[in-house]
Amino acid sequence: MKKSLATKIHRVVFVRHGESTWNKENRFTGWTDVQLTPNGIEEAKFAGQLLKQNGFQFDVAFTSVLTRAIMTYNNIATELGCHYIPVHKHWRLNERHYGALQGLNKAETAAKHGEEQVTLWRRSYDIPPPELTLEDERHPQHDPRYQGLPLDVLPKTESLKITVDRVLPYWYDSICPQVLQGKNVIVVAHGNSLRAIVKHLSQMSDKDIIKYNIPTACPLVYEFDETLKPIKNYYLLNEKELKERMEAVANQAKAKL
Ligand SMILES: O=C(O)[C@@H](CO)OP(=O)(O)O
Repeated sequence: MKKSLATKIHRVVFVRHGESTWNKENRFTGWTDVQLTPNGIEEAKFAGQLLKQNGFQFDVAFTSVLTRAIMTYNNIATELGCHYIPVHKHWRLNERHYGALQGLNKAETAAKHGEEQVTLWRRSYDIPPPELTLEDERHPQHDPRYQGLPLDVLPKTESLKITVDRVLPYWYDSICPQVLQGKNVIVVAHGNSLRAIVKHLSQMSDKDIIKYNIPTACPLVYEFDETLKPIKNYYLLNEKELKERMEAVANQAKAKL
């Protein structure tokens, strides 16, 4: 039989949640379950409109178990009219756990410990921020949504490397099979859990990932061949705006004295 020249292209859309209350207050957030701001809700709606204008439709959605990602997806789904599709929520898509930094203001932390140290905590590949103790109320064992998980998978802190290690099993075991079945997939997650996936998919070096920032609520489209090899990726946003929004994320931890 003659092999068709037309290869099937799979697309997955990744979206970081819209602006959260702690993004606005410039605080390290991690697994803290904060809400979207009114601006964040508008950003999410706009992401949905962009997807609609560009002809995207979805068969299945994946989010973390954190409210800001779920609410971002809900607003996108409203714009697309796709609330009927299945939504899978999983802790493995959660934001990178920021350990004892969770709750602290990024600029104040930079003023106290130096920008260099904070950049290491925020963006180095394998240096985790200081750990939480088990007794600390910010430890995930005190949150009912993680009650079904053994203590040894619950993070006290995470580097991006540790985040890659916990996100990828979910990517391969739960998301990839849906993509390979030809489903149109949207994943709504977080700045660093998406950096983890992007680093892996785009084979970015440990050095290059340091400078890579993902802006809130900008749909990022990955195209794959039929073997799920990434072919190309692009944001549904013009270059200038994208650059400005990526730089704004990078600059969040400049010390303001
Ligand atoms: O605080 C966080 O959890 C993340 C995302 O908002 O911040 P950063 O960009 O500093 O890694």
